[in-house]
Amino acid sequence: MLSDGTLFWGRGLGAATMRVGEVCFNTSLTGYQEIMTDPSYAGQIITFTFPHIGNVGANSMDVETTTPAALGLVLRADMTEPSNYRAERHFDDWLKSFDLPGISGVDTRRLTRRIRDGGAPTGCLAHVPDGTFDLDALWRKTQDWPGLEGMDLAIQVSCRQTYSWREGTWEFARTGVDGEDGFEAEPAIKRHVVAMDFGAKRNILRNLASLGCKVTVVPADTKAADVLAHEPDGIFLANGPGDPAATGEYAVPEIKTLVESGKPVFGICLGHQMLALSLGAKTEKMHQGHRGANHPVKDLTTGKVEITSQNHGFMISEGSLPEGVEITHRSLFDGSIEGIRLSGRPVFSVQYHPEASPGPKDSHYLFQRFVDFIDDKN
Ligand SMILES: NC(=O)CC[C@H](N)C(=O)O
Repeated sequence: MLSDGTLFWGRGLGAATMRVGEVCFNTSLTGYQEIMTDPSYAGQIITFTFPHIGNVGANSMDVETTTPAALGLVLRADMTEPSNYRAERHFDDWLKSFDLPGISGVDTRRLTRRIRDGGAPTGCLAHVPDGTFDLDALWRKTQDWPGLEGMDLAIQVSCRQTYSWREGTWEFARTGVDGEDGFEAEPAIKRHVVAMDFGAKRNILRNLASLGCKVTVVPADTKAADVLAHEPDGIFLANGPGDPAATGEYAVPEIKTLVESGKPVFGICLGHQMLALSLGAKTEKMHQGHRGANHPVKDLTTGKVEITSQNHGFMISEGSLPEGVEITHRSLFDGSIEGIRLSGRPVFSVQYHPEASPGPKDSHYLFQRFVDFIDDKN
């Protein structure tokens, strides 16, 4: 049930429960498990435009966090039995184990067009096995949900305690060797990065680790002084859910101090938006957002186009960046700002996801750029 009263009937799957949140769509063809476990989806029900979801089952490796923050999912086709050598369980069981409801048999093209034309609506996803729906009650729930604007969700998905991350990236060639799972176990340490966890995807931490960084992950509300007390060589600002302006209230002043410390700073997605806020820019809610694994972005500094993985519903407002901040990347879909850099300083960020998971690896060079900034410095 959408907030305007539109109903989409289908067959319930996953947990028999109900969730209210923003209904968005993701156009990725692969990687549904990584998408469902990306903490940036807190508060959202995900419509998959790709019709066959669940067909490769679920495993214990393709997860971006331990407990998914997404609210549920909307699918076109009914789930089939898993068919993949890496499948450890049925995706439906996996959804049930996290109390996540879903619906299949939905005309996802119609729903996607509705989101594209009208913006991402509030929706209520109800899986009621005996089919007795109180439609008025569902509709009222959509009216009572306040919307993502002004919502700070990062604090809910952030780690509660500081921890150290050492696992590197996954490679097929490493699987099955002496029972190995394919992850680079403990890459050599050459640098120390402190990552502010607003809802970090694990593959970001893995990419940093594989480039020789010991990563100390700290909670979202960590003070700048406490970040600096770890004596980092570089500071990373993670992705995360919710409205950057709301999250920024406590984190932005700290990020400002971190930028002033002169250390290299790299931000991804929510981290990018909050870096911009700390530099004096503004952010705003997008009409439908960018979610998928085929978004073309132009690197304005090289002229190169990269195909990127994206998941965001807010963006930096055009014209709000102060003097001294360069726009380095733009979306070739809508021209929106996709990357910034503080002129002449090792401080930069991107709106998209260079760690992919899922998606193309065109943008992995950004992790190398961060490490190069760190090495020049030291
Ligand atoms: N992936 C992210 O970090 C998302 C950032 C922010 N929550 C947005 O929707 O724009």
